[in-house]
Amino acid sequence: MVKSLNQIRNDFPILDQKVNDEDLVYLDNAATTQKPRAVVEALAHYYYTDNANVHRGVHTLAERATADFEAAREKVRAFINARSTTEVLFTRGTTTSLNWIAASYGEKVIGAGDEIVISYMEHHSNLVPWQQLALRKKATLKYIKMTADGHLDMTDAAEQITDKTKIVAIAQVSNVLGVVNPIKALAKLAHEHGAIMVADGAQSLPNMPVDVQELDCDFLAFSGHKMLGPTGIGVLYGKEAILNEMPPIEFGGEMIDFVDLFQSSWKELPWKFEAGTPDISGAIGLGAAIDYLSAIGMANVQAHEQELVNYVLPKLLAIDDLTVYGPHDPAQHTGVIAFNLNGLHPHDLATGLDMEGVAVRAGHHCAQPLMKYLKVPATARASFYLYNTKADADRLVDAIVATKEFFKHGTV
Ligand SMILES: Cc1ncc(COP(=O)(O)O)c(CN[C@@H]2CONC2=O)c1O
Repeated sequence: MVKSLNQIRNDFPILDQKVNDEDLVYLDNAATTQKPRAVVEALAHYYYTDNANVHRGVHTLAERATADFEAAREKVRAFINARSTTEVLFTRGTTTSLNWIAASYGEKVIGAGDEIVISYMEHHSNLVPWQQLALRKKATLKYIKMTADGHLDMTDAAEQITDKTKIVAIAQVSNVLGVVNPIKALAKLAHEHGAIMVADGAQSLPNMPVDVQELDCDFLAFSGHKMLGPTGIGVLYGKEAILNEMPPIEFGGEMIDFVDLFQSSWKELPWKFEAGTPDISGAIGLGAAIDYLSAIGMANVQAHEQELVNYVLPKLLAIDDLTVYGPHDPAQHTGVIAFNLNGLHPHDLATGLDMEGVAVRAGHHCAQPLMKYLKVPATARASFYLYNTKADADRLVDAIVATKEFFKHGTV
């Protein structure tokens, strides 16, 4: 039995508060999502009942903590349909996951003249690691263009990806344009040229079903905090055959098999890449978040967000002087919507919305090259999630109109 929207909202007590004397409308989910009681309770239960270090202890609490930690890894495996838990590495989040690929696979494989292909819409975490790797290795960094309505230009992709390409790294969903990129087609194109496909799943995992075997991506990176989980925990999925050929990135406890004075051997996957005491509670919290999302069903989460986008996008487009970035067809837009009110800095717009109790993001969204590509310094951005309602969407539209009037006439 899928929960009703009211039942879901009751699971997020943080939403039941006033901001500037107005009921809070939280629409900054692309920055981070709120946490249901079940996730907070899982964290509390671990610390109140099972807290111990994992893997090496033989006492009961250590065994329980290890079982909880590895059960969370199995939940992640099932959630993304990875073949084995050996393909699921816990990291600090998407940024760390992508840096690990560059630091290990990239350092080993990339040489002078090789190509790394990304896109203009990438988040800095899926741009700067590749940029710095290319600089270090005297490799070539190439950018796939977008079409006029903000989609990835697949004709340009076919031109940019060549037999010199070794890595293709693309966001599955843009955290600004709200478009879904064709990772499966990009992976096919990459593999045809002997390259690997890295999918940045930070904005897709929270909002839609993701099946790594169906996508056939070689790596997938995502963050727990964007999908009801705690901050500080994320995942790097990698095909086992590729991970087995990759050197560890960090060295120390947990990841070793034998340590001699002048050489050491490594643990098998996934622990080879997990040096030191892991974020045990974070992993358990992520497992609880996956339980919560799976009980609702990711297809239902996606459908709910699409219903909100179908409702709000036409209303936003109807506001004079409001520019919406990305596709104007609601069917082509996910729940993250960037916009600007002509003549008003996005920070002033977001401050005005906050005065109305509506929380959105304003800035470059860690996508400065995309802002340049769009010829704007920054944007405001609303991002919906499973606990948002059409009433929230109406509050956003009304707050934009009120803010527009305020800055035009000085009164609301
Ligand atoms: C597409 C995308 N890639 C990578 C990241 C980096 O994730 P971590 O910060 O968890 O490592 C984010 C984070 N989204 C940012 C966070 O704040 N606002 C955003 O849009 C993202 O949206």
